[in-house]
Amino acid sequence: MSGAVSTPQVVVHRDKELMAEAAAARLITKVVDAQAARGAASVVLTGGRNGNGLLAALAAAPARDAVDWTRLDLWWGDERFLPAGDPERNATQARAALLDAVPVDPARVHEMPAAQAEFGADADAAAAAYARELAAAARPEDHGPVPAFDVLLLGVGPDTHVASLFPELPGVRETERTVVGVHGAPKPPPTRISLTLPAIRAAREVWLLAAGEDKSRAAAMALSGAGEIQAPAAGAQGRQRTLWPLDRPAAALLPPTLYPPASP
Ligand SMILES: O=C(O)[C@H](O)[C@@H](O)[C@H](O)[C@H](O)COP(=O)(O)O
Repeated sequence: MSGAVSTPQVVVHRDKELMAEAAAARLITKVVDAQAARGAASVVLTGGRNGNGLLAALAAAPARDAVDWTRLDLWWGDERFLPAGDPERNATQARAALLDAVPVDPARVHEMPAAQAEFGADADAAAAAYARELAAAARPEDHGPVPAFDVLLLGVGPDTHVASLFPELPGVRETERTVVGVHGAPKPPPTRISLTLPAIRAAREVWLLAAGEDKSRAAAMALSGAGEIQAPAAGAQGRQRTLWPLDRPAAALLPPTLYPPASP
């Protein structure tokens, strides 16, 4: 898969709470507009503190129910390959942060397969099954093996990883498959399932959430032209928009003239 990608846009917020609230409000608007235009919307969720922070802010947002939750397809960008219901699974945390509080259609909540279930301990087989599920959901107008996600959310690791694509490891080098099993991940747990960069780049919009001083080097590296193998976040770009909602500490190493703070 290939296609146009968009130049990253950075928005700097005073702190991580305001970043999460602003990103949640932005997501509500994006989903409402997509549902008005196309009758449905699709969003890819991510794990981690910033991803779950956005979901929690969304759950508390006054305009939350402007979204028609019954017409929203939810996918995951990655998952820790653990048994269903494990508290460390991204899906478990997303349900606790938001999904249990809104009337989503269970048939439209597409969790990545769990370990010790249909695929046993075989993360590669589980990844291939998720790729098939994505392909089955892709429509002709999506022109590819995954749906044209409206918004694909990502957290950013201090090492610039996104989803479960880590610098120099095989997953970030994948150019054909849309979903891969990940083994020996530096961030525990070691076995994961992840969308690949080609699948991420099929999204209309990719939002990379990063808050905290420990993300400042990763943001500066990814936004200053580093290669995607060394800095996977640099390869996470949307077809129409690539957005980096940051808080001030995470933006500390970016040239202030290019990225003035959005909020005082
Ligand atoms: O499974 C995971 O751990 C996430 O999908 C991972 O990609 C996360 O988004 C980043 O590691 C950032 O995590 P924080 O937001 O907690 O720093």
